[in-house]
Amino acid sequence: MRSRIPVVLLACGSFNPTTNMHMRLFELARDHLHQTGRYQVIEGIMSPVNDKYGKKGLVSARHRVAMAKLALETSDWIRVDPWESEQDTWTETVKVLRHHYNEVLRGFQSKELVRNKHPTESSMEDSLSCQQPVLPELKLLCGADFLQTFKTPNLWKGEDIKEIVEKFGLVCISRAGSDPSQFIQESDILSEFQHNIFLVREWIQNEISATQIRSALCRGLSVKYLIPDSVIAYIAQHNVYTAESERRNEGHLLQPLRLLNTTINPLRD
Ligand SMILES: Nc1ncnc2c1ncn2[C@@H]1O[C@H](COP(=O)(O)OP(=O)(O)OP(=O)(O)O)[C@@H](O)[C@H]1O
Ligand SMILES: NC(=O)c1ccc[n+]([C@@H]2O[C@H](COP(=O)(O)O)[C@@H](O)[C@H]2O)c1
Ligand SMILES: [Zn+2]
Repeated sequence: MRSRIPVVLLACGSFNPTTNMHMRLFELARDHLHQTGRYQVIEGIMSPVNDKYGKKGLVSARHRVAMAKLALETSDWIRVDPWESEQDTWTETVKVLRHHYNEVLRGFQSKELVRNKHPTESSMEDSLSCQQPVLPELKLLCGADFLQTFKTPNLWKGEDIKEIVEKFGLVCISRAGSDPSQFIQESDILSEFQHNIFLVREWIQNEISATQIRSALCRGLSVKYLIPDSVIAYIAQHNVYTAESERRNEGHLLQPLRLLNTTINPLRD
């Protein structure tokens, strides 16, 4: 019997704040990959974007990481990783993937070292049957609206999209209003690597959006059962979302758009 490929799922986004749907993304993706019979999901990582991303209403990463930690307290396989948010600048998603893949490989190699030094019964069985340990993979997890942003002019570099789908792979969860399969067919790069793109249909529609959560909070409406109680308590205690926080970065260009604009025309901005 062939061993399953260990997979780590990485979701990049604002997580402003973490919603129940963000956590559902991971559960849906894991079920889907397990149902293929080829993969074993070993970990999920949520990576809140750097403050310098420049998105309207983006509150400090200190709060976003703290809220994600609280939200994920009930998960035994998903964790938040602050690396991306702790960098001095905004980091392209492909570089975040590279960083985490190096970490995954490091963990794998040190486990192999221990296995070779202290062989267990099962590792000896593996070597007798000539089964090589299977190298883990890292896949980018996103919603269909994230995938659609690939076609926004100047937002993504073609070479980054290619590396994401060629080297890593993508797990994309359906979202009302987006048709990811048609979108993939319309793109040369995405259709070339569609064997590495897993489309997951959510079996119960759940249209929670962080933007709507923030605007409900600002209007004093209840968001209970849409985001975890621990996150609601944190938001109240630190007064995270206010009319003022919603105006943050208003009228700013997203950092990826600024970077590409300067590459194209260094005299602009
Ligand atoms: N309801 C949903 N269905 C499918 N994917 C979702 C859903 N909500 C969020 N996602 C995905 O979660 C990831 C993180 O998204 P993000 O932080 O932008 O949250 P959001 O709820 O979309 O927030 P906002 O409303 O501010 O854009 C993205 O890949 C996004 O596509
Ligand atoms: N060129 C790029 O690598 C690129 C461009 C736009 C967004 N992104 C990422 O996609 C995510 C988008 O998050 P939001 O959906 O919250 O805007 C962020 O993690 C951001 O860093 C990456
Ligand atoms: Zn979004």
